[in-house]
Amino acid sequence: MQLGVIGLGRMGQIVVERVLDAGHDVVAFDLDPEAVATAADAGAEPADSVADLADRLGDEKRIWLMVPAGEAVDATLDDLDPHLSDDDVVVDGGNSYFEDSVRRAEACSAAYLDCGTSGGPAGAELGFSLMVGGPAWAYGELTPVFDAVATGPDGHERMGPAGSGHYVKMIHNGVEYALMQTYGEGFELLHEGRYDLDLENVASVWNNGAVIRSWLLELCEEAFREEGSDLGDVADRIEGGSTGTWTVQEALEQEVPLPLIYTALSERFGSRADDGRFSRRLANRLRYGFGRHEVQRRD
Ligand SMILES: NC(=O)C1=CN([C@@H]2O[C@H](COP(=O)(O)OP(=O)(O)OC[C@H]3O[C@@H](n4cnc5c(N)ncnc54)[C@H](O)[C@@H]3O)[C@@H](O)[C@H]2O)C=CC1
Ligand SMILES: O=C(CO)[C@H](O)[C@H](O)COP(=O)(O)O
Repeated sequence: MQLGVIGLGRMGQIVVERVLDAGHDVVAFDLDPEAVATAADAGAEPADSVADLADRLGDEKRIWLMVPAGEAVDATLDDLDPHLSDDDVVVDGGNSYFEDSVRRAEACSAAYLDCGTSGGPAGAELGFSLMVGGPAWAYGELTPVFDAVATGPDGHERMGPAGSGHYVKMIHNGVEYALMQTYGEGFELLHEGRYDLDLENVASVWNNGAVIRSWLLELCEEAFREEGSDLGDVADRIEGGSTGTWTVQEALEQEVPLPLIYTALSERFGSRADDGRFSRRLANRLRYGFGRHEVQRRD
């Protein structure tokens, strides 16, 4: 099979390499010529524009988008659409909002698959977990590519119609936020608590047979090994947040309670206050107001 890949960053290069390793051909494009050169070094045929990539693919085009969610996906689809017909298949493997994917599937001249991708850069060796939405025939057509990009045939599934792949990935990320939050809370108590603990050792022993072992916990162990038990100069600030926000918005719309995921998202927003949390500063001052407790002042 021949696959066009557009977007050759951390994730797109892995798609290129795994598809090449499985014996398929790849045509690759990115706005960044250096990224195209890297893909070409791995064995892909370089393209210098979306139109050039489409020309090089010939009939029955199979194209994987791995660009940032949002405008980059729409811009790429605008450029691609004149070159597409209904026997072509486009996969969006990024973290797109599921309602955008439903809209794009309706507008696209090709069959459109929304594919939630989990596993991060570690997927280069392990392969990814892929959650795919869209027409069954298109999923069937792309199965050799999904087999290559995923951990194997068990690493991908068709979730349902358009939007369902990105819907499942959105909620996966909400779970990811909450898991990070709960590991964070446990390790914070261990760090602040009554014993002087080596947190790498704690994470290591938990990862060996404990109920709460997981890949995220292995990444906690790695973080303590590389940064120290006090996390050294790692800042108290968490970026990202789009998929978690969408998860909470969807929960509100469906009236499903998600207190843990909401709290984790809220902690992220709270971490970004440059000048300390206003609500905490006000609580500090109010304790003086009602109880004449000493106000803690900034240095
Ligand atoms: N990094 C991660 O762990 C994961 C990322 N994702 C999703 O995969 C997608 C890609 O993520 P990364 O590879 O991490 O991002 P990245 O920032 O490493 O790479 C994005 C690439 O897209 C290129 N690009 C941007 N706009 C373009 C356009 N209009 N046409 C062609 N190329 C364009 C950039 O030059 C860059 O090379 C995002 O939607 C992200 O949310 C999904 C799962 C995990
Ligand atoms: O999808 C992912 C992992 O599963 C990406 O790493 C994503 O960027 C994580 O979300 P956020 O940036 O909001 O932390």
